[in-house]
Amino acid sequence: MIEVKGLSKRYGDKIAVDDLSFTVRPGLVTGFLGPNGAGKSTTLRMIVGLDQPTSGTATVCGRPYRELARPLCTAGALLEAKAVHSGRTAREHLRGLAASNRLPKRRVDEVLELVGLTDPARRRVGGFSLGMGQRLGIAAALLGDPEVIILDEPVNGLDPEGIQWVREFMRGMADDGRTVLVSSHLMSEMQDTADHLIVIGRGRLAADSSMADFLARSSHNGVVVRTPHTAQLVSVLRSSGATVDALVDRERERGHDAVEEPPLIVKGLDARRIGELAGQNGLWLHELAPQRVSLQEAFMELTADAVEYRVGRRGAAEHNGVAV
Ligand SMILES: Nc1ncnc2c1ncn2[C@@H]1O[C@H](COP(=O)(O)OP(=O)(O)OP(=O)(O)O)[C@@H](O)[C@H]1O
Repeated sequence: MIEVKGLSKRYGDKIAVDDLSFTVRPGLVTGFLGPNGAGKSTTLRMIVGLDQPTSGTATVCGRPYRELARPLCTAGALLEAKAVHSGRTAREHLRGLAASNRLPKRRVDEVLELVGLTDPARRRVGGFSLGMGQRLGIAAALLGDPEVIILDEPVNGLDPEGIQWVREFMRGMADDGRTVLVSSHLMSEMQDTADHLIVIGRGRLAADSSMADFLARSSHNGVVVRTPHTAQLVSVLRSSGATVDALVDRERERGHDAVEEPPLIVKGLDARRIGELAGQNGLWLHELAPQRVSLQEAFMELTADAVEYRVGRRGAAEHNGVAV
């Protein structure tokens, strides 16, 4: 369990993290999302004691990270690609870490096997690919068999096989009852991996909810309906509280200017209720299709005003002063 309470970090005039509070629970993969410069890395660094908060607290399993008796045995973190002595082998690197944390040598071979680096363990780290380097970073995070795992952009630069491996690794750790907190820019990746989301914008909390609730709240959700009785159905749906609009763009994309049965986008009623209302009123439906919003769309909607810099109309980067 990770608990963050009223956490803030100021660099001079710049507030990187602003009164952030959230809890990361065991047994789930929690995605930590935010636009560039939102304060994700700063927050993660404060959680693992690499940065001192200006105010507020961050605890791991009930204690500040720096006060943990054996930190590596409580929380393992993969933050930015770690500086590893490139002349050392993977095994030497991990043995050094294990020795300085009073962990048994055999644990090094266990974690090398866990991350699939048993074969290249005797090769110098300097010759490792990006993916092997990430696996080595994860192996280091796992040395103390920690309850809490924190990964900052773990799939950055990985190929599809590497991404799949990290995804399965996180799922396995969460299924094992561990606490997994992972930051990522890759929305499609997060949509497939995270159970819960913490979203920040300009250092502040923008959302803390399950993935399902986060997606369900998006205004992009709706049901596409086509009927030969457009006017009657629109009237029935509107009098039941729905908002109904014509999906004109879809038809224009298909090169149709005017259509007999314009597709409608209905919001405020689910597909089941729309079908029932149509049936009760003797109206035929030729299409009834719930739209599945993507995490990318829901995220963009939530953080549209929270990006630090956006490209202005003339192409120049301009500061966006609007907070979430
Ligand atoms: N050491 C520092 N000194 C001054 N400003 C800093 C420092 N570290 C971070 N910042 C600023 O704090 C803000 C938050 O940065 P941070 O790296 O935590 O964001 P992030 O969400 O991890 O961004 P990204 O996704 O781009 O990595 C940014 O405006 C950044 O420029």
